Amino acid sequence: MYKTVQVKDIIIGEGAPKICVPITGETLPRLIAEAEQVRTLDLDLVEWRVDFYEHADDIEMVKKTLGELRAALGDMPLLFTFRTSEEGGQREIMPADYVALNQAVAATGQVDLIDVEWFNKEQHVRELAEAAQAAGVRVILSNHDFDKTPPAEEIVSRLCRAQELGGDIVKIAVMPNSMADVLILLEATNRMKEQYADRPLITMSMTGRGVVSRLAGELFGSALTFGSAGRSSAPGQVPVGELRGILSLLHSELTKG
Ligand SMILES: O=C1C[C@@](O)(C(=O)O)C[C@@H](O)[C@@H]1O
Repeated sequence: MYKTVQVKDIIIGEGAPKICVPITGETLPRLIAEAEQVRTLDLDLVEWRVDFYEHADDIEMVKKTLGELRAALGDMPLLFTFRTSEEGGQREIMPADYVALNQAVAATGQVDLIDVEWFNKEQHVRELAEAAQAAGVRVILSNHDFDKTPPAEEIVSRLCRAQELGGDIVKIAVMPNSMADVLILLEATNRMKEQYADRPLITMSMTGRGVVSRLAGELFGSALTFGSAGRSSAPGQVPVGELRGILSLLHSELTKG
């Protein structure tokens, strides 16, 4: 049984893909300015990419800034992500600190979702996911390959593993080195959605080459797409102002049959 994920009044896994916009400020004033800007845009969720933040290694500072960010964002659904440099992010972190940071943030009740990297780090993932879920926070289990696109079987098997590990949503981002790689990602997404997915999945092929994967998620099975407002957090993100129109067009054509 496929189970959608409701975050506030957004239902992920139903209808057109939801739009998530990352904010990437290094300082509190930058973050607040970005929060105020994104509030004016047509989007569904905001992602705080805390690895860009200057005090990301200080849990107390992160919690304080999160409080201010939450106030600036109002009711908008918020995803908290520390992206490690191993998976394309801005900084390194010790596994124990990663778990402690995510656990502390989930316990504040001020985020709606957290992103947890699981690949090669399975040991603490279940524990972290369960603690977050017990605090009412949804968990995206994610994996990123910034060098290549693994074969479709491998992509599907990683997404299945992330389901087994207990994510509410499972995600993979891969790098295409050819258009054939983009097709591999789309094929894997479609196969996952049709045969194995019991919860929403998010997939993307990065850079301009992979852009179709950020637009056509509803056709192939990806439930959410990251759009940019200002600085993008990964290559290939489409400006958010243009995204909704494209997603809506594809949705209406698809539902016409
Ligand atoms: O994992 C993802 C997806 C992403 O890497 C992208 O390719 O859009 C952007 C990140 O901010 C986010 O955490």
